[in-house]
Amino acid sequence: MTKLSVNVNKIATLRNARGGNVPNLLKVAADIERFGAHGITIHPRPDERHIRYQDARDLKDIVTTEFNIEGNPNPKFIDLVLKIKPDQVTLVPDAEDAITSNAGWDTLKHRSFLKEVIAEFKNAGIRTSIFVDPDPNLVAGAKETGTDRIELYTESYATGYATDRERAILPFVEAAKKANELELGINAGHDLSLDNIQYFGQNIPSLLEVSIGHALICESIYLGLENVVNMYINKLK
Ligand SMILES: CC(=O)[C@@H](O)[C@H](O)COP(=O)(O)O
Ligand SMILES: NCC(=O)COP(=O)(O)O
Repeated sequence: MTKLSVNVNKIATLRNARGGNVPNLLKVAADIERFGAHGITIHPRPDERHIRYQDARDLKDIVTTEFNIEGNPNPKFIDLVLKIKPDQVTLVPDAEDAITSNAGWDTLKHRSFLKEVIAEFKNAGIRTSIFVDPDPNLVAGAKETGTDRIELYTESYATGYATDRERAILPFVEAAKKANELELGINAGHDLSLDNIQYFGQNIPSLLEVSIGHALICESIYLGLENVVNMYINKLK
């Protein structure tokens, strides 16, 4: 079975909007685990616009399932991850000013850098994953870095799903084939949702884990909205 790791960045976004501690990120993460998720993912960004570095440290004591920290391995991020020692670190080449992650690694161009960083994390006993576009050459490049897994960047699949899902999945099937051949574990994430997740899983049977945040939190708001509106109306009777 594919594991579901819930990305809680959006909970931190909501909390930070008011400057207080509502919603309580640590409680939400613990509840998500209690509801059955197999892991918690965070992606602390350098400007700490959602997850703060302190959140990452605090979550280490709360998360009892799999803790996955994503980010661009700059010195501050490497230091944080080595101190926390999560179960998994996912390396993402995101620019500081990017609204969200928008590309995978060029694993050929950055091979020696990635090799060095991967070795550092693996020596510390942390499983590693590299965020890549669904391209067999880049998957082969990832293998050369010594990483345990890749995370397939699924934005193009999510976008293409609505118009032509057979076409949208094709590069992912090819990339997964290459990863299987090379005995690289496969994770996936970005813009996966209740609409598109099942078809993805059916076509990538060796998928070990998905990390989902944005859609899952939006869907939770929608699916809870009717209930909460009625709870307020009842309180006002
Ligand atoms: C690595 C990745 O795919 C991202 O989806 C990410 O973790 C989400 O980051 P934001 O919540 O900052 O958009
Ligand atoms: N690695 C992807 C992730 O953690 C969540 O991405 P998204 O569901 O917020 O797009």
